[in-house]
Amino acid sequence: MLETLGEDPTREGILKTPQRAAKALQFLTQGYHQNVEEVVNDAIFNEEYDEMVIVKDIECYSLCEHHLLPFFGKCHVGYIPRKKIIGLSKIPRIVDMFARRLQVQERLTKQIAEALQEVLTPAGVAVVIEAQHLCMMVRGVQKQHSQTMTNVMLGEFRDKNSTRTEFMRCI
Ligand SMILES: Nc1nc2c(ncn2[C@@H]2O[C@H](COP(=O)(O)OP(=O)(O)OP(=O)(O)O)[C@@H](O)[C@H]2O)c(=O)[nH]1
Ligand SMILES: [Zn+2]
Repeated sequence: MLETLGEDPTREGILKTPQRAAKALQFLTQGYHQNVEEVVNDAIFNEEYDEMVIVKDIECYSLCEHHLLPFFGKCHVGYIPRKKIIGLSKIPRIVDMFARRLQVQERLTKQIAEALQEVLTPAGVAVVIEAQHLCMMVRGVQKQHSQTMTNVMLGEFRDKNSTRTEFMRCI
């Protein structure tokens, strides 16, 4: 890559850049080597709580699969337990697991929602992501202020307007 850009790969400052860049990319895509079961680590607890649980403003960094440029923003997650709750930290861990792969925002949103649906079988799951894409900011269309919002609503969040509205109001 450095040669193609017209750089001298033997120049002191960039001598170690291939290794650094490889390491950085491996970090940013480490989600490929994780799975939901290991991330959740059995932190599912029986509890008679059936109101909405929301973890919002989870910072989230991913890589767009078209340009390998970051997109980043906030992820908001809600669910309505059905006798089972999840360790709170596991929600951002699930977000990171899917974010640290080559993604499109729509699929990232869906994968997070479906993973929670599968491990918790809750009455509903809602995931909203608001993100800015560097491929739309530093190149291409060059729009610095546009935000992309995606949402996936499952169960009660999909079926009941009032549940969805309550979630949207809270986030
Ligand atoms: N739906 C969706 N599109 C994305 C996402 N990330 C990047 N893209 C878009 O993927 C598209 C790829 O379009 P192409 O025309 O093949 O690539 P390009 O010539 O680099 O496009 P421009 O960005 O318009 O310059 C672009 O419109 C990007 O904005 C994402 O998360 N979701
Ligand atoms: Zn892109």
